[in-house]
Amino acid sequence: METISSWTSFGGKLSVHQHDSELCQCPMQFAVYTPPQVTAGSTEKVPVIWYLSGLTCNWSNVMEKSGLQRIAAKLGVMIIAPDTSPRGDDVPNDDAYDLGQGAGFYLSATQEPWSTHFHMDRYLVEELSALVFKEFAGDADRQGIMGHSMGGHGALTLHLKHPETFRSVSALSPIASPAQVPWGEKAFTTYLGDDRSQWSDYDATELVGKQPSKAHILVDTGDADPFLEEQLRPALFIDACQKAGQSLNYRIQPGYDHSYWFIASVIEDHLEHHAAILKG
Ligand SMILES: N[C@@H](CCC(=O)N[C@@H](CS)C(=O)NCC(=O)O)C(=O)O
Repeated sequence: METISSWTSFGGKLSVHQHDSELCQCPMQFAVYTPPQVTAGSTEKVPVIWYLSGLTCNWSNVMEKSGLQRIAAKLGVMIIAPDTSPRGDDVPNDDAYDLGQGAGFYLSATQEPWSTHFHMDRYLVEELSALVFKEFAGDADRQGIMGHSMGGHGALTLHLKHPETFRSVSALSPIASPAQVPWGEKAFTTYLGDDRSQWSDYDATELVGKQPSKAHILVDTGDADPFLEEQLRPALFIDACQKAGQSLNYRIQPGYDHSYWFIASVIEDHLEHHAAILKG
């Protein structure tokens, strides 16, 4: 692992790293915010919150625009911000912003040419986790996961599939059911193929119906989000949670859109939601 940048922030450290990923078959970058509670020589480990970003993003969006360092420092939690896909000249791409690089959808592609590199779910859970817990003072027994839009959906699915690993979960403006909206239908057809039976393992609304978790899920979405009706469709997830008995607090926030101005406005509630569970 190579450290590309490191800055002191709110008494802690924001650092950016690169490593060669076996699963994604390319160099991958990620950022870590280490809170000030981790001091040199200390053996104390802190809870970890994974933040999965949305379409077109990399580690930088949340670290530069959400203001989460101040809150993570106050709560004493570590934040890991991975990239949203494999990247590089050797990695397949598409001219559209919602496919290819920057649009990995936190799944393992089965279709050529994507299947060589696009394994973001396994990359996070197997490869990046192992690296992060070897190199940083995060506590592997106290992990939460959250994200925005495509990443909010990714957080929901990874929590539902690994509830013992990601004990707390929340989402900002998540896609509720990719299998039923244009962003997801395009990505799933491309990465997983035409057979829709192969999609259900990657759809949060279908997953929660089959395997609800014991966690309390927090979700915030703005009612002025331009993607609300066509791409996010909160009601699909809310209904599925109700039917499955999944504990959920889904807040529709008046006046907010899909941007980081919204995320910055509610992220404190989200980090506090995770910290209360992970530090409880
Ligand atoms: N308007 C964007 C759509 C993509 C988008 O809104 N991306 C969201 C995540 S789904 C985002 O966070 N963008 C980066 C940012 O606002 O910093 C485009 O056409 O490129």
